[in-house]
Amino acid sequence: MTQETAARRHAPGRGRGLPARLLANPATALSLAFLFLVTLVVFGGEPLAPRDPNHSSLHDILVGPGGDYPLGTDGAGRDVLSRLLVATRISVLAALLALAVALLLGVAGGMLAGYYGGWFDTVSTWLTSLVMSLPAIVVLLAARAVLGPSVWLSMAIFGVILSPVFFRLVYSLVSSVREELYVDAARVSGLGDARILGRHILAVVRAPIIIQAAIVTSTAIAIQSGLEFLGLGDPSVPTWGSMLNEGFANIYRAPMLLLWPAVAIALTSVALAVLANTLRDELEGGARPAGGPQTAEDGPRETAHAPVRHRPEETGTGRELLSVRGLRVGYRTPAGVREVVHGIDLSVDRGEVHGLVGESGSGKTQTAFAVMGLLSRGGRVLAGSAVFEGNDLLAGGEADRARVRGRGIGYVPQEPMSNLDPSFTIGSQLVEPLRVCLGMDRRAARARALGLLERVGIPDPERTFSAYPHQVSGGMAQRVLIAGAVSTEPALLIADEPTTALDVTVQAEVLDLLRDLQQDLDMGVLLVTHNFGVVADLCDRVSVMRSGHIVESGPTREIFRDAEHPYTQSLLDSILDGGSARGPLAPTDRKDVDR
Ligand SMILES: Nc1ncnc2c1ncn2[C@@H]1O[C@H](COP(=O)(O)OP(=O)(O)OP(=O)(O)O)[C@@H](O)[C@H]1O
Repeated sequence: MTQETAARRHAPGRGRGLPARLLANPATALSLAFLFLVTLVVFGGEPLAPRDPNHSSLHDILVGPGGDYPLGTDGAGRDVLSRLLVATRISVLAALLALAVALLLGVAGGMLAGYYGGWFDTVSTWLTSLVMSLPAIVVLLAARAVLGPSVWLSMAIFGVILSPVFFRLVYSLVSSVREELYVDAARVSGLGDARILGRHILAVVRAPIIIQAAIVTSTAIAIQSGLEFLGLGDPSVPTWGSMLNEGFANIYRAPMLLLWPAVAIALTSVALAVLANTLRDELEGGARPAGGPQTAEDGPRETAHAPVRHRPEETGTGRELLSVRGLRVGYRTPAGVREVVHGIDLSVDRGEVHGLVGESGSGKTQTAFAVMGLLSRGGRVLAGSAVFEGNDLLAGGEADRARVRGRGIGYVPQEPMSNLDPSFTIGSQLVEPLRVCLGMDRRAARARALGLLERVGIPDPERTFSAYPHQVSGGMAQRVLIAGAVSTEPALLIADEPTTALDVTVQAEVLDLLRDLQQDLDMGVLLVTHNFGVVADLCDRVSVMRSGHIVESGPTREIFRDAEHPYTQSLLDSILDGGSARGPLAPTDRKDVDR
């Protein structure tokens, strides 16, 4: 079975609504059917009870199932079926009461504290910590001693004890969403807080709340049954727990008494757990926005036509360094494997800059990460090879790739600031790889790091060496990362949008630096970018990527002169329409730029 077939098989119900997708899973369908039955009993079961659940008949004590009593009678001569029907109603409604209290306090508190912050945040976080520090069982026992054995009261109190579960969940989600630009945009557009909370924020927290609700309900059922089983409930109110208690008292004489409530509790808890699990997969992992990236089973959106190749016989400088063939990358999702790179070919030669250009989401970064063995969790190479200096990096193990990273292949990331550890000085972050990769002693590594800082145009290398990342500008941080990437003189440098996070003047400086270093060290460079202007500035060859495919590749000049694929033409049009290209750079004082 091919991986794609496997992906299809594991993708039931793709493209259908949530209810259809839930029903497509047999375990979830069974759970839903059982919960539906429980709901029917909760809301319509009591009138069906053949007798009064509390009516005792001294003549019919511990009668076995059958005849007048389909499920038999208990030790007090009460009809077990009638008690089970009423107990189902009471146990489930009491658990739902706990859920309602927990939701009300937790969700409302979490939303308000997360959204408004300030004193509300301080007070509610303090209260939540207080409630969490209380041992639930001790509180419930104390409440029973003071307030009496009411299942409703104990479940309402248990709801308060459970509310921090929702509070923490909602609080952390809302705190992270509050700063999002679209929330600011909603504020700016004049929407009131209530509307923003209801429309933008609730939408984010809805799915986790639904999932948590199923888990909390089953916890409430378990705790309530435990308390009643211990005889702490009201003996006049039939519940699953009190029936368990009764069954346990007669376990040798009528073992079936224990079976009915035990089955009811177990099946309801399992059904809720299965439902929560599937809901989590569907709501948190499986949702795919319309027009979002395709999945393996969707088939490539960009038709699998052979890419337009300009002068395929010409291989850059003729000294092939990296050769990627048929690379396919996919991410595991609950709905199957989602393929994001669909079998691409690419090569980089020693001494050339090869641009990998395309719009956001086209698969450029995943291609680069796959070569370096840095795919995120859930991502894997589905097929293909990446031969670097004669070794297939994808065929070898992680240890082989780790050996090549840093030594044979250097990497310059997109976000300079987030790629430097704020806890260490820049110097120590440069020295460490030199000592580990090249086995240098501390003095030699320090001297080399200082030399590299000077080489990449840092005005005061000593000062920058002892500075922490937050003490330098974005442009300087990127120079530092470039210095680190070339410090081991790698044969191949992979630069992923190295100038995106920088302002325009610094961008030009960094690109010039990359070109200089590439020529000095005779490196091959794979430059990932969405900007054809950068390609024009720097690249010898270019591959144009769209929706996980390479649609056109060839020497940069040729592509600029004679692009054939409509997508390449549209990318070119977008830069050529934008105005004239910049003139040659005037020699600038780098100190001014970076300061
Ligand atoms: N961790 C992940 N899990 C699932 N899908 C992912 C993950 N990371 C990336 N993808 C998907 O892979 C596809 C290609 O992403 P990639 O990062 O390679 O795009 P890109 O061309 O580099 O664009 P950008 O410049 O915006 O990063 C996207 O559709 C993205 O949603």
